[in-house]
Amino acid sequence: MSQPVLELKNAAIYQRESLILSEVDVTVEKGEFVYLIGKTGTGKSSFMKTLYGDLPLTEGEGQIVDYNLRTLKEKDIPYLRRKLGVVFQDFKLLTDRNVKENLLFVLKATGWKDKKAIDHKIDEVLDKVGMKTKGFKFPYQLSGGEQQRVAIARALLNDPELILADEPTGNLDPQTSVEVMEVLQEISRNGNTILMATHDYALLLKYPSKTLKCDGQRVFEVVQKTV
Ligand SMILES: Nc1ncnc2c1ncn2[C@@H]1O[C@H](COP(=O)(O)OP(=O)(O)OP(=O)(O)O)[C@@H](O)[C@H]1O
Repeated sequence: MSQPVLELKNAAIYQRESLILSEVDVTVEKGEFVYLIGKTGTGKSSFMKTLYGDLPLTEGEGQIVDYNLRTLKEKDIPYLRRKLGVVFQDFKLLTDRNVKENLLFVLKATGWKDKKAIDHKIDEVLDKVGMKTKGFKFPYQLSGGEQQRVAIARALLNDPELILADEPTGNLDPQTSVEVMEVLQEISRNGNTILMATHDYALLLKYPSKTLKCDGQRVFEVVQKTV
């Protein structure tokens, strides 16, 4: 039987004492591309934050890439995040260093030492997002779409078992959003598992896939119309 990379059972998502989502039952299997949609303020970001350990799971069950979210300790969080690739709306690149140095920073922080392996890995992930020739650029020299590609490359560095992308196209124009989405689709075709929060319905129509919706403090799977 396949082991899901993410499984929540009867989980509740809180922001401090405020209940945001309840009775959440969600399963993501290896290799799936899953959207998380919902109007602004319905809890998409809170849901994602719970998955990468930024908010505690205090009710229900939650299993993500071999970690139990209910028993997750502060010291486990960096290790959980190594198994996840997290991509944010605002890219979160370090502005004082170039693209390669941004990637190097993450590799060093996660224990990589071998110079040859490091160079090879950086080339590999930049190639995957079509940014191999731009390693020496600083973030401010890149367009929003290019910065997001670098952020995706960064998420790929430690071969994540699950990529969590929270509104990755939220700061991009429609054309650039499609370009970034093409990169995510390609990564998905190569076998990566991706959970992407978005409110961009145009992307959903263009790239249909399993879709979860946050609404009325619940999360449920929606069936996309085929016409
Ligand atoms: N740090 C916080 N402390 C308390 N409440 C918060 C915090 N962050 C968000 N909330 C509340 O949690 C609810 C869900 O917000 P969340 O950001 O998860 O929604 P969202 O669907 O991601 O919205 P958006 O699309 O605008 O990012 C909102 O009512 C919001 O006001």
